[in-house]
Amino acid sequence: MFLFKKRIFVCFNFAELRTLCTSVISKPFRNIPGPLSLPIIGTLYQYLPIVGKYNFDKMHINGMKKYKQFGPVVRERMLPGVNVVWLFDPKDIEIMFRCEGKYPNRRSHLALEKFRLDRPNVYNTGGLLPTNGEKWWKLRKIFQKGLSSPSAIQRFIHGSDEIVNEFIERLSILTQKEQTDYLPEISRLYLELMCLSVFDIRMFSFSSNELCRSSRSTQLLKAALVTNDCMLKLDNGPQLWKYFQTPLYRKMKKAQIFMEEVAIDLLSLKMSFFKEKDVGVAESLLDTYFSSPELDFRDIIGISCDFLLAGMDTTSYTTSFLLYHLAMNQKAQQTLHQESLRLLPKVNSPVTNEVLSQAQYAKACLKETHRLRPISVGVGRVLENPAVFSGFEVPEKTNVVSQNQVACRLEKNFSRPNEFLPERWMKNSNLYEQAHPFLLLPFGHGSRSCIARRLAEQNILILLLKLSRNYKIQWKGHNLDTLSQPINKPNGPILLNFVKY
Ligand code: HEM
Repeated sequence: MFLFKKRIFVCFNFAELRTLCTSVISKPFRNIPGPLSLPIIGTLYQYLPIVGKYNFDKMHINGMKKYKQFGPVVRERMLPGVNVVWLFDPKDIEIMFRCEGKYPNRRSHLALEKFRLDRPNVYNTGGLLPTNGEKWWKLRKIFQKGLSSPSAIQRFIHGSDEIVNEFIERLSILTQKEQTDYLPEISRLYLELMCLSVFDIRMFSFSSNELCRSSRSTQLLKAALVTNDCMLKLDNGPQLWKYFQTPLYRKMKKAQIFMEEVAIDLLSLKMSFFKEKDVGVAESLLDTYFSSPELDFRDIIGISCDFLLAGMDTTSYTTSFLLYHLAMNQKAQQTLHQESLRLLPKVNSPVTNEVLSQAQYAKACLKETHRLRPISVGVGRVLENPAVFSGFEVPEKTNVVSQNQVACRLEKNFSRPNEFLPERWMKNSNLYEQAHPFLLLPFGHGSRSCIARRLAEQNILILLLKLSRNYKIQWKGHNLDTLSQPINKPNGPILLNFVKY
């Protein structure tokens, strides 16, 4: 036996041996189970209304069905030549991220990329969201300056605190109404917060002029919504827009042209101030970008549109779900209220960096919201090298998508998985559980993860602390679920009631 083993080992170097072991132990790609795919239409027929088993609007439910039927690794040939591998096991999700190279590839926003590349007079590239490879890194390394370190985003706390105060003042008007859908209100708040940190400009979207339907802020919020609504179907549908402008593509294009016009207006306004200012005194992100010699004005238009597209709905949906869960869980809300009272002793105490660093329960509430209602079902990567997931070989260039939202709802990964229990993230609680580090990844992972994670979390926490300090939050609607469009949005209005303490 020993001699036999020895003979095999001496024949191969380490790389050959690894290949040999992999091919002996692992099963081939074609054996990965998954939904039946037909010639020409792939699995698209399974997503048809009424007859189809799946629904493009319910990716988390599709995911759970696929996991239950096929297991932790599922292969789906959505269209001829477009294979997607869905991963449900955190160990596999870890492998996916650990084997990504210097320039992690993601297949997303394909139609948006075409729109931008067709307009070289406005955009230099497809932008940060869809671009891959070295071109992506060239943009990313400059754009993340001023966003990635904790100290860089602390400079926005004071301004954000003041805008949140304005929002809270507006609550006194809103709470007098019989019923208010708070989602559009929360979206306006995040539009303001984002414009302040990115452009250093106020949109005054709570002013009476801006609250009307035809105003710039209303139209801008609509443009982001329309683009996000169109994106999943454009990317995962039959992609006829590559050859001619389909009605859905034209809808997305119209929304993007509006967004682009607003971005150019804001940039031009900012440019005129920038010229007069001392170079080197960077205040907003744009100041940093304008002073970067590697960037062209068209690159800055691209990132401004990326921020306008990725920055508002993500934070407002997360906040809506967070308030919904707190309203439905009075015990958690009480614990949060006690923490906010301790950290903000007066009604109008400002949120500071010191306050944020101590807001442990608020952070646990946010984490728990990300676990139950992440902004995306999972994160996708195009494999740079072949990999083995749960014993199945997957070749390079395959589009692999993690299914964290589904994995986070499995009993084997979390106890009482469908309950909102912030204590599970608190080390001093007896409900604390040590989760696999690749289960909860609401912002993705690694160098391609969300560029604005810290800013987004900071803004949400400022709002959360101020609201829970001063108001009891009640829910007046029906039970909420997520709709994938392609980011997860609430499937109904955000019908809250705020009662002053
Ligand atoms: C709760 C809020 C948010 C969540 C949960 C979220 C989540 C994500 C996720 C999952 C990704 C993909 C990461 C990956 O592929 O590994 C991403 C990318 C991105 N996010 Fe966010 N995001 C949020 C807020 C924001 C905000 C406020 C902005 C802008 C101001 C923003 C801008 C971007 C951009 C530009 C990318 C693309 C990064 C790249 O490809 O290099 N996000 N975000």
